[in-house]
Amino acid sequence: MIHCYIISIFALKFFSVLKVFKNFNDYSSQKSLALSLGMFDGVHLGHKCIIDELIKVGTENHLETAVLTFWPHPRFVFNPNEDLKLLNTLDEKTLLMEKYGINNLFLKEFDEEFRNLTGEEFVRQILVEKLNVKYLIIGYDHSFGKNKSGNFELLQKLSKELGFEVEQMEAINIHENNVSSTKIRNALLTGKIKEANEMLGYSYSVSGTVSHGKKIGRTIGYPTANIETESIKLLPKKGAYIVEVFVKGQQYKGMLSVGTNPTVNGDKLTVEVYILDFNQDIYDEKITVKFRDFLHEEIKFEGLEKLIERLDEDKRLTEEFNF
Ligand SMILES: Cc1cc2nc3c(=O)[nH]c(=O)nc-3n(C[C@H](O)[C@H](O)[C@H](O)COP(=O)(O)O)c2cc1C
Ligand SMILES: Nc1ncnc2c1ncn2[C@@H]1O[C@H](COP(=O)(O)OP(=O)(O)O)[C@@H](O)[C@H]1O
Repeated sequence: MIHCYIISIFALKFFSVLKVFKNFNDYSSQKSLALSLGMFDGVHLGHKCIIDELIKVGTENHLETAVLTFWPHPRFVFNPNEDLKLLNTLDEKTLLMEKYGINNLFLKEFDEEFRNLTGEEFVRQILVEKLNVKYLIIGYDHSFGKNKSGNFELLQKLSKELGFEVEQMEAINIHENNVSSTKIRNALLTGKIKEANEMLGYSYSVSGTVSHGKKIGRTIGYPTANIETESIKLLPKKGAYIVEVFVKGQQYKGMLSVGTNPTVNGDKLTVEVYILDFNQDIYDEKITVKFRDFLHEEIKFEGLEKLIERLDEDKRLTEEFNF
């Protein structure tokens, strides 16, 4: 198994142009591929190790790099009613793949025909015949194909006959814990922002357009931009957070609330950010916030005065935060 070093020389980046394919038949290239497959939700440090290894073997063997992932998430196909939330929207995942230097991204729909392929059929018909894969890298626990019939052992067996190389990556550990998308989701759902960010290798973010709220914020000296996020995007646990805010190409300090605003008897879950040292109308603008630290749980204050006192304290802590 290949060991992964968190800080790789490939982290010092060059930018490549990422090509995105929803259909394998749209892909044609003279060059063979170094490819990895999986959900890559979050594109976290474990995923990053696989990507760095792909780029390394791609460069050594004159191969283009590729990630094959599924969109929408196969769990929506198996359990249509499941309320699964993801670490990345499709845009975010695509941007991370581009930033980390992947050349080709395959976004395969998990349709009837595809999900009936056995592991072996998938390797022969898709990876080898359609995509001309010469180097395959998979994660330490990856299995694929109907009934999860494809795994590292099968790949080793087929690699000799079909003429590709295969490698398995070791799990990456932080503080003796395997990094995984599930662990990052759980860290966010319990407000452990720093832990989540450490496993991601970047600060967790949400983006969306600014919508109209109840206009209470401005009356208490804290106007808050309400962010409409994509419904599949996982939101951290209810509460207040220190964030970085990106709006109209500028960066600001911010304090953000995820919650139902119980003090003003709100019912809808909202994501709202007060931007420090800022006074502009930004309705309908696209904004991004990066979570940096947890401030406090959501509280039902006894009136607006108590809420304002707490917001003053949150502001002081945000100003003092070492961004
Ligand atoms: C950092 C931060 C923390 C907040 N914490 C709480 C809270 O714990 N409880 C609460 O009822 N409202 C809290 N709020 C305030 C509500 O979000 C407030 O009702 C809202 O800003 C009014 O927004 P509106 O103008 O969109 O109606 C917080 C706001 C911010 C910016
Ligand atoms: N410092 C600021 N932080 C956030 N929004 C601000 C700020 N200054 C002005 N705004 C504007 O004020 C709006 C929020 O005011 P608010 O009274 O909370 O109304 P709403 O309930 O519609 O969010 C934002 O959408 C933005 O256009």
